[in-house]
Amino acid sequence: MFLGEKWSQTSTVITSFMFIYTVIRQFIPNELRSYLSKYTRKIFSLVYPYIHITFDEYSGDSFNRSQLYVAIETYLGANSTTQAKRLKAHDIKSSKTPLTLGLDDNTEVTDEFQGVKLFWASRKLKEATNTPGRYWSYPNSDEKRHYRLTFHRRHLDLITTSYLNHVVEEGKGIAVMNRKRKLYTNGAAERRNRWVHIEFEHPASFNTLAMDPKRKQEIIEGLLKFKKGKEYYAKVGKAWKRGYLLYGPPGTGKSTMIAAMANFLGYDIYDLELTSVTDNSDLRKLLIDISNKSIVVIEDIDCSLDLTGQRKTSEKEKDEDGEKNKGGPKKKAKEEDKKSKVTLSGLLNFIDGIWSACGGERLIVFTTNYVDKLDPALTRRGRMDEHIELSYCRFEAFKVLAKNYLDVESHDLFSKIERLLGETDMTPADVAENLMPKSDTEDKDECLKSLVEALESAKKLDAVRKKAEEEAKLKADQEEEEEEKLKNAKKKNWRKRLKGILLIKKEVKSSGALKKTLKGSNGSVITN
Ligand SMILES: Nc1ncnc2c1ncn2[C@@H]1O[C@H](COP(=O)(O)OP(=O)(O)OP(=O)(O)O)[C@@H](O)[C@H]1O
Ligand SMILES: [Mg+2]
Repeated sequence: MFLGEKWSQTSTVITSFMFIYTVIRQFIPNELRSYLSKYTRKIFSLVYPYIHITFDEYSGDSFNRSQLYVAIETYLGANSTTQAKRLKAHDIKSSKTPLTLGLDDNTEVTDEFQGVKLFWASRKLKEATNTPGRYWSYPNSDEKRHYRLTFHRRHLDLITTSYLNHVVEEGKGIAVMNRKRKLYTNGAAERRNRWVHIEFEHPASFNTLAMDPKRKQEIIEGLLKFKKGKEYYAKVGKAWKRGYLLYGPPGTGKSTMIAAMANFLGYDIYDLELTSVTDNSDLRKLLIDISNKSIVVIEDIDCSLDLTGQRKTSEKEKDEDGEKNKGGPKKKAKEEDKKSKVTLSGLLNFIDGIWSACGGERLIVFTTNYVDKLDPALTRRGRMDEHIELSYCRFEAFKVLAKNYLDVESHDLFSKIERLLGETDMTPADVAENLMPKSDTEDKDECLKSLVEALESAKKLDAVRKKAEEEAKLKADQEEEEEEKLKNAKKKNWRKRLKGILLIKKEVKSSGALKKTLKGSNGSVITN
């Protein structure tokens, strides 16, 4: 017999008892009444040692469903659907799955927490009439729903301090994982809604990410630890956030990894375009509007700031400016004004200033192709806690791609591919492109063969490039040597000529002296 039925029998007995007690109470003298009520309560708690807690769908006059109720609904929907006899399907707009299952009305399920058994019941009550004069009403306001939790009174402390917390946290966590995630980007500074968003639907996951499996596992474990680290961060007195620096050549999977992180953690992505941020204060305002459980991304950070903290102007921008500034000095000043004035210190404050601690559970990810160009202040631990290098495709990463793209785990060509991948640098993006069948008729063998061909031609190209580089270097060395020789020869020549001039000078001098001596010999002898 289910607990609900047992209770209904027990409550019938108790109700009868209470009725009889109310009737005979009138004939009992006042002095005896207090004793009697004390013992009645004791007897009642012995017969019925359970406590109920009720959680209403709408509390007070609020139009919104109670967050507590929604969290319980999600928790029970995820944990009890196997034991419930009646379920209800919801079409939740913000959920990424087309339908979500939950308990149907007037259904009972059990749960267990730290060895304690608990009883949940979903109840729907019909109200007789709507409140007269009310021109508004809740959706289906004649129906009131609530969840009722029943447990033994000796577990009251455990339930109120730990279990309900556990239910709410888990319910919220499940809702976050199930919701449709958003990809935000910052619009023009003058707009009221600084962040504009679309639905984030990237299929990347850590399973499909091609990289060294050991490193991948470390990253996954780090993310899990971060996600569960609320208490830990509070204990050590650090804001609950973590910085990641992803670096490597183009096409090695930096953006793909960000998408995989977001999917793994169930976070939203805020793609911060620094060139649209006017100044440091604008940057701070954007920061305040970022929600928790999110990844803030700044791609190609080396192209956004230079080492002195001033905005960097790319050659292209310079050219464009050249064109624009033809309009005269006024226009030039206007263009200057429009430029972002975010400084390096503004960005550092964005990452770990006081304001950055508002909110929690946030990752900040920078990507760059040139890690050496970055200011060490930006990349030091504490700001960028983890540095992840994404590099050219090696055999371990190739195996992941082969499994994803062709569903192949071993093949005769694998050993050849392993050797070739060790001899030439090819990005995972290029390997993936070669592995992808180009038509319905192209099979796995052909795709692998086309990869081998691509690797071989890349290897040849590498050899040609290497040879050309060596030749260019040799030529440069030779030219340098020639130049040195020429310089030395010129020096020698100059020295020779100088010597000649000095000799001539000397001779001229001595011939002048002789002339004077000869002149003097005609009359008196004159010596210099
Ligand atoms: N490590 C990888 N694992 C799986 N796929 C990858 C990987 N690297 C690249 N790819 C594939 O190549 C494409 C380009 O990769 P991605 O955009 O992540 O490169 P990136 O490192 O961000 O390049 P850039 O520096 O130019 O921004 C992706 O769409 C993905 O399909
Ligand atoms: Mg990228």
